[in-house]
Amino acid sequence: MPKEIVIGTRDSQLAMWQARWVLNQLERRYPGQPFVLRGMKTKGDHVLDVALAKIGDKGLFTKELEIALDRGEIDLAVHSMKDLPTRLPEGLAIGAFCRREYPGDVLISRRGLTLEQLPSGARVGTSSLRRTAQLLHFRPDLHMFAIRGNLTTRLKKLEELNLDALVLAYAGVHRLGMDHRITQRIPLSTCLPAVGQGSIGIEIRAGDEYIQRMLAPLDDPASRAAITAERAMMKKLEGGCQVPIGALGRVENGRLFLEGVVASLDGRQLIRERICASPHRAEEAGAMLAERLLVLGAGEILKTARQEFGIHE
Ligand SMILES: NCc1[nH]cc(CCC(=O)O)c1CC(=O)O
Repeated sequence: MPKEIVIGTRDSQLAMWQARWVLNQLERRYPGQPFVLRGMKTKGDHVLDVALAKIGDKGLFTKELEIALDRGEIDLAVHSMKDLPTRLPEGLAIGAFCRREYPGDVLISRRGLTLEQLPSGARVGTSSLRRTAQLLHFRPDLHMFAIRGNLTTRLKKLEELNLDALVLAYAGVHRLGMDHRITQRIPLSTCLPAVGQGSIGIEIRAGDEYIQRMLAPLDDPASRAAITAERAMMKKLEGGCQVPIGALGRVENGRLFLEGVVASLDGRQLIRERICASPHRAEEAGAMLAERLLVLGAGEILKTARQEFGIHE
């Protein structure tokens, strides 16, 4: 009998759903090969009372899994692609960029109102600086509240904190079967998603050709090109989950279109640019877009944002 392959992930609701999805995809394709799931806690799961941006640690949701991967305790680590830092530890690699869901954010409002319809001064909950900055740019009157926790916790906070609305990634809400709670898909022209949002990333040991070959059918080349470009942009801007940066790549008619945004936390300054390239030049496209954003003043905006959050890298 072949050796059991161990799939590691965080033990959150969403991470377990994603890992089970990967497990099902693999079991379907490789009958006779045993797979097991292993849920693990990460630092990001322990520190629940601090805004993510303030913890300011790259790999918050990934480090424990990466150590287990490196030690051979697990054979693949299933992540939300957007939680995966742009620089991976030595010896690890992305084995598959799974086909992306709709990448954008959604509004879940208590009274069924869209972003445009929310009353002046409405209270909106999100944990992300990227969403805060872009939404304030669109609606400077909104009051943004930092909330964290899994989907169930956040939905509870919508009531408990008397908020008017929450902003969440469509992909997470959809995977957990909560589509009926969605009031509106926030237009991508208003709010660009986080780098990698909507895609499941599978991390492996670099050079583990057996696992790499096994994952090949789960890799989606269009998602890979789009997200590779987004990650290259982020890397050049030296962002993490703690900075107000958004990006979205898309492959259409054989061309890669990449958009990026950098905004100040209060939404007053916002720089948004786009670039078009060959999907085979995804990394160059990302780096080039970052250069353009920097020329337009992104460096200053990011420097200020980092200072406001007291992040020392
Ligand atoms: N920030 C945590 C996180 N990481 C990935 C998702 C959603 C799933 C995805 O983007 O693939 C979420 C929840 C959210 O931002 O609403």
